[in-house]
Amino acid sequence: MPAPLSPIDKAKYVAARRASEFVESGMKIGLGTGSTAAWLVRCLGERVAGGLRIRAVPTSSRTASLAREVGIEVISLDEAKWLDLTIDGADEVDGNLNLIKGGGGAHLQEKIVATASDRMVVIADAGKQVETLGAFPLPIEVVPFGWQTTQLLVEEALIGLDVLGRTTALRMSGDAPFVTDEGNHILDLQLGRIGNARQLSLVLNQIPGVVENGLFIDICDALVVGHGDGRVLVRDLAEGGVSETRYALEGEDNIFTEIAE
Ligand SMILES: O=C(CO)[C@H](O)[C@H](O)COP(=O)(O)O
Repeated sequence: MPAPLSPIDKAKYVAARRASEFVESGMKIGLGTGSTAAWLVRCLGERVAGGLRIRAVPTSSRTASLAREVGIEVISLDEAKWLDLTIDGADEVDGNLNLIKGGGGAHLQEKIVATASDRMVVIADAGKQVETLGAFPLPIEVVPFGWQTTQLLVEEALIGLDVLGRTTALRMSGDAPFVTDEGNHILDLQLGRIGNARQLSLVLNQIPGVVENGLFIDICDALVVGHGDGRVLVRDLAEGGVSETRYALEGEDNIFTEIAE
């Protein structure tokens, strides 16, 4: 029998399960990276086994492996060119559906894939919702060549901007610098609070050596928030309003079934 899911995993699972219902046969979709996105990939794998026909562009090597494992056809973005829908997790999401992403180090591919989609849907547990972005350290992907100079340039560029802090740390994986799928490093920027996310994103991306930052401004179209009790709230910017779905735990095996909409 599988181990019981923690409340946070239940929240991630139900958000992913609800968002998987947006996927229709014939679609080309983008698959995000992270633990919430992994639930989505598993949910879609179940639907593929039941006959759903989709082609998917993963946003990381991790997601690509999982997608293949569960039977989803994987294609490159160059092959797909444009996608119907991308579903991905987030580290923070504010009231305008602007995001901080990159906790998993995949925000470069995630941003390219989300931007090449008709719609981006974010799936998250309720703890990811914030009033103002910035408590989560902002990931900045930088090329390895001269990364310490890039780090100084980043810290200098923040002087005068509406942020609380400006210290950066090189992300590590054990004793070595973390390396992204594109062969780059990540600087995690401790800001505390971001006053003007659009301005900050533009400033950061102009610095030589910076490849991409984890701010997603005006990219997300809808937010699916899961709760540990099985409730899921969907907020769609195009439709306006919030709709609620509830999933109930069935028996001891932690399989959720939908009970109300
Ligand atoms: O941006 C990401 C990876 O680069 C993830 O979507 C983000 O870190 C959320 O991860 P999780 O679903 O595990 O909480």
